[in-house]
Amino acid sequence: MYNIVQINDLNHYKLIFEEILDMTEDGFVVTSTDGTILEINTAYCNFLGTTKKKAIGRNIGEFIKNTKMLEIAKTGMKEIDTIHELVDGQQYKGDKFIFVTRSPVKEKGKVIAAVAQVKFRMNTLKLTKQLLKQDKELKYYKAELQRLRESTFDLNSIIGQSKIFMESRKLARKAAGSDLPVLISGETGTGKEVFANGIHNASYRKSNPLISVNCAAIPGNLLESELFGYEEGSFTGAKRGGKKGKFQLAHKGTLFLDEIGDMPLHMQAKLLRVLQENKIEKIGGYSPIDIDVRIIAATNKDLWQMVREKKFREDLYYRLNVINIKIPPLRKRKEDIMLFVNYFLQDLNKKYKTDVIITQRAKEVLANHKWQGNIRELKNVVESAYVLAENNYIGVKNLPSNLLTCSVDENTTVNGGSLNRILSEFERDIILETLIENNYNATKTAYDLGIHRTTLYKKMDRFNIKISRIVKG
Ligand SMILES: Nc1ncnc2c1ncn2[C@@H]1O[C@H](COP(=O)(O)OP(=O)(O)OP(=O)(O)O)[C@@H](O)[C@H]1O
Repeated sequence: MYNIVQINDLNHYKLIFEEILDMTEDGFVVTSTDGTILEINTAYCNFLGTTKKKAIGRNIGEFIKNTKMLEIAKTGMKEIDTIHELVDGQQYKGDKFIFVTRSPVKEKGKVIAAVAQVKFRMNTLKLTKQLLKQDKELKYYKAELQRLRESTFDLNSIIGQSKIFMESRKLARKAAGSDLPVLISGETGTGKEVFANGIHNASYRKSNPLISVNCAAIPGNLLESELFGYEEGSFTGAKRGGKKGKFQLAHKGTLFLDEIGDMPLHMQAKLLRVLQENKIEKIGGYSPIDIDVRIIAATNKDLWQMVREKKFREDLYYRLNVINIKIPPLRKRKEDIMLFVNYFLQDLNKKYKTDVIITQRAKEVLANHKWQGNIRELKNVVESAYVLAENNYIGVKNLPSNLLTCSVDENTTVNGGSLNRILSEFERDIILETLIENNYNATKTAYDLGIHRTTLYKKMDRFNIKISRIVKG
């Protein structure tokens, strides 16, 4: 009861009211119907270069020459977020415009006062800038999330049915079930990073970060700060507030050290110490920081050979090489080539809502290529052929010329198949490609193929080649 009596006290109401008005950065003013300032908050006083004491009791017109408060009191109409331009000689703190919401206060339908809320342009601008910055950050994180989602492979969806590849995947599954260091070796573009992703995503650490560091891409002198971070002021050019290293960022998760063979020897020694002690020391830091990180390293070099040549520390080699997963090159898993071609093509068709298919002859060429750049090279070839495809077909002529000059392995056929079927598919492809080469001129195509035009039409019919742009002449 005592509290209610207190709050009912008008003076207490005023104090509470004043406190509320001073909580915001916006200006608030209350005037009587003739414009006398009854109440004003500190933010508005600051803006007008006055104090509450000086302002209360004076007319609002003395501060804002073209004030509209009297109009509000007269019309009894509310105005929301209108732009008010201050008259010349009345620019406060560089603000020529303010955003104002004005409202009459009524008792039994009669206006007894007017209130206004003023948003200062500078504050609004500051807020807008802040929002824009946040929006930019949000967009960045969205794009990053998208990138991560795209690069998120789980072990089951990693493509490959060849025996040799399935062995690697089986081992990766086992690795995911343990917390031991993994060394993934394989030629460039074989999918080492994809495997690292898969192992992390199948491990108990999957809800924590997987952080990648490409040891070859970071200059040796920067690798230490990249991996371990630094404290503020530890060297010229160090960022304010210091920087977290990748080890710290990967805490409770996985650190993927790509191209580990390119790590300079002095950094190898530091890495070894961290792996032994599970602690890092930031550059310029005083106390070690505990870290809990699972290491997956990858290399396309022969690390053991590097150990023999004293280019890689033997002790670090053993430390990293607890589980060794070798990813076979694509030329040793030819059965998988077509799986990849179909997978990448399907992906493009889905993305661009198309129905591009690949001719049998083009498939043959792809199946027999040596693929030194492995899956990365194959993906690029399919993408460029897709762009060059004509009439929804990828033919041999849409493939890069270096593929055509490579030797063809005579023993390879695509997915097996009877001689008749293979010959038919060849015939169909040759007809299709000659048509494309001759810009769909049927007479010229028939001539080039040494057949009559009617035979060409019959064959097109038989092979279900439908071309809308066929030219008869
Ligand atoms: N099983 C797979 N399924 C789908 N795409 C794959 C697969 N394996 C690899 N790729 C794709 O092939 C490309 C190369 O893969 P990745 O970067 O993992 O190879 P890498 O062996 O780590 O290469 P590098 O040694 O050059 O770093 C990537 O675009 C990746 O998405």
